[in-house]
Amino acid sequence: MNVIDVDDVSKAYGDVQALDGLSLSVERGATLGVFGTNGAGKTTLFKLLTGLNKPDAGSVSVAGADPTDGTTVRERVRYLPEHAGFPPSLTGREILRFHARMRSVPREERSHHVERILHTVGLADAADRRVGGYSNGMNRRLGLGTALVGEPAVLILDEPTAGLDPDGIRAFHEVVESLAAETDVTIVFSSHALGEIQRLCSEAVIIADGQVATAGPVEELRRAAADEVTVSLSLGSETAANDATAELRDHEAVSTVSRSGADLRAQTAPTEAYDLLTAVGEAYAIDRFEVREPGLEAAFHEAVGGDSRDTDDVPTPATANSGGEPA
Ligand SMILES: Nc1ncnc2c1ncn2[C@@H]1O[C@H](COP(=O)(O)OP(=O)(O)OP(=O)(O)O)[C@@H](O)[C@H]1O
Repeated sequence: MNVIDVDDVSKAYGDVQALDGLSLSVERGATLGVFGTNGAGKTTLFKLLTGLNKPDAGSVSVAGADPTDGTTVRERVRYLPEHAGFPPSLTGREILRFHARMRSVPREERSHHVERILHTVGLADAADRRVGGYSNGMNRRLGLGTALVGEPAVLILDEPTAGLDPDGIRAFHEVVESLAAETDVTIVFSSHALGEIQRLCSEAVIIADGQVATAGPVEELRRAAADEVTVSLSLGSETAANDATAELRDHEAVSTVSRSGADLRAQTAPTEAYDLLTAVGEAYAIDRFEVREPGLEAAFHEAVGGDSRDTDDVPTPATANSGGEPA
């Protein structure tokens, strides 16, 4: 059953067409990753899903109704904006209790409800500390905790890990993973990190220019783009890398190649990767190499027509299936 249906939605701000005929549906319990370049329209989409804005055209249905229709739907849909602030002198528990009261959680259930959320977001040990002393990551998890009060049907998280350090990101990921595994809440999660979407999400949508460039189960998107692997090589010098790049550009098994200093990357069929390494190794000294499976990065380039042949600015995929020093 779909919990979110967005049908041919458009939204403009003056001359800027932020969304341009975007359609999307999300099944109940899914974790949807929303990826897009800056200005692609993600926040605009989130505002429509949470009823903060109305589309100029098209329709939006969340949890069975138009999100701008009254508070009942909005109660079931929670939005965690990129920055949420809390009064620094209150404790995490006090803030969650306040939200539980505002959300009409029955008095006799409040303590238990708050306790459960504190555990879910990993703040049980810090529950009675003032939030003024919380780290950035703890604050973000408290924000997620407030969004969980009253057991919403849909959670909308706008770049929830932006600006967090690696420990903060890991702790946040663990919370999202446990929510996805243990509850039937539907999570919509935007991120600029494809690796993060790949790790956490069952579904992904790539938005470009206010439209869906591609969408589907993460595994399917990966498989669809999986006809190639990326061979990364570090050669002894920039000159060697330059020469090798020129040769690889003419190699019929290589579809794209890019270079940055003494490092180069080539895209090729999985069956060709090691022959290619051998060929380069016969002509040049290889310091390091790695063969990476395609991730969402490949799906992204395919969807938005990115060509990495002449650029050095390619995001790094999350998975690597082999690598090391050549023998
Ligand atoms: N209130 C506004 N007034 C005018 N233009 C706006 C407004 N809000 C967004 N836009 C424009 O609409 C387009 C889509 O913006 P939106 O914030 O939805 O993108 P985004 O994908 O969330 O971007 P980012 O990743 O940078 O946050 C952009 O061109 C943006 O400049």
